[in-house]
Amino acid sequence: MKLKFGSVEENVVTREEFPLEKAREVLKDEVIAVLGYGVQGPGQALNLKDNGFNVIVGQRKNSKTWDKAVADGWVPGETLFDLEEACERGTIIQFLLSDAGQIALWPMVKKHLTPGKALYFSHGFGVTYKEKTGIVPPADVDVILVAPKGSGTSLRRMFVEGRGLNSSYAIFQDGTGKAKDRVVALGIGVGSGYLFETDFYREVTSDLTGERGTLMGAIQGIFAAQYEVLRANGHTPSEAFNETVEELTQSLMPLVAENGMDWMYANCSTTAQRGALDWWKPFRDATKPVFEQLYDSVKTGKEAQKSIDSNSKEDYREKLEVELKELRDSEMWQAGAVVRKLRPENN
Ligand SMILES: NC(=O)c1ccc[n+]([C@@H]2O[C@H](COP(=O)([O-])OP(=O)(O)OC[C@H]3O[C@@H](n4cnc5c(N)ncnc54)[C@H](O)[C@@H]3O)[C@@H](O)[C@H]2O)c1
Ligand SMILES: CC(C)(O)[C@@H](O)C(=O)O
Ligand SMILES: [Mg+2]
Ligand SMILES: [Mg+2]
Repeated sequence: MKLKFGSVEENVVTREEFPLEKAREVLKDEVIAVLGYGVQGPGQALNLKDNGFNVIVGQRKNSKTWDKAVADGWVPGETLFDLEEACERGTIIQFLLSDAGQIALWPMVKKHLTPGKALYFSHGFGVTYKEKTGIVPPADVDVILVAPKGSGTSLRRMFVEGRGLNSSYAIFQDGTGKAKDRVVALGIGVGSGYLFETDFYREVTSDLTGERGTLMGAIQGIFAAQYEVLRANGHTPSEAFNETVEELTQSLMPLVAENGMDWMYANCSTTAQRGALDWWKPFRDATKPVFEQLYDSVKTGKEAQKSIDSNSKEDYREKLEVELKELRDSEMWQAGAVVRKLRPENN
């Protein structure tokens, strides 16, 4: 259906128009092969299975994630295979290896993309940056995308709670004439609530910006800046953490999620509202040039290149872990670990 977002009309697919029964009918003869069992792999594969689809998992043997797949109930030789055998068996191949891993495995996957199959992504990355990835699918397969707008962990948790995470969807290539039905059915099958229409380029550029920006990069940056100023002015770690992070996640963000920013503001004191209304624009103006720099770095492909270069290295996991540990060991997040234990519900 068409829905207005402000004054702009967009296409959105709802579960009412495309119920699960219809999705099952569309995909009844398909074997959905989910390649990769990192973060999205488990969320999408388990939701598809619980929704009654015919799904198998492909994962490197002798890896931690192979063992995780077994622990999650996938049976070697029946529903769990090495990557190549899963590609052979699948009629829909869900390419959920890391974006860098997809480059390495592409020649093998391509070999098994026989006419009529579908190649499914959860990111516009591989196809959009084809000069860097070499991912150019054959013309007689469908090339489709369902990108859950959130972590695979949340996708699974919300599904189990009977909720749904919204996703965007796109068709890059309709090789069979069935791409639209296939992509929407898969979107419903993996547990999406609503499906927002996009294209591969817009998905990858907005997604790379969002995660580097307010969703992950900017938020940590702004937390660190405020925490450091409070500490430099003699506030204790717990006080600085509470005023920077804990109150935001526990009290105020749920109000924003429920009913918007003005609603959250309206539930704070007039003193707080006065200050927040005065200060949000200087913060916007100070950070906007950084966001412009970021978008430019996405648009020119620099961000994609950096991610390919670092995540294609043999030891990329170890290196990421070192950087995550640095965050975890910082005073702010050490204070956070203690504060989390003091949440009344954790006692
Ligand atoms: N993480 C998320 O929640 C999330 C959200 C939306 C979209 N996406 C997209 O979904 C896709 C999968 O992301 P992810 O975060 O689940 O991936 P991930 O980083 O967790 O990796 C998935 C799997 O890829 C395998 N892998 C990596 N390199 C490999 C190689 N060279 N050979 C064989 N296997 C290899 C790993 O073993 C792992 O099981 C990506 O396109 C990503 O952008 C992810
Ligand atoms: C979960 C995110 C940040 O939305 C996703 O885009 C990712 O790359 O993991
Ligand atoms: Mg992303
Ligand atoms: Mg994202």
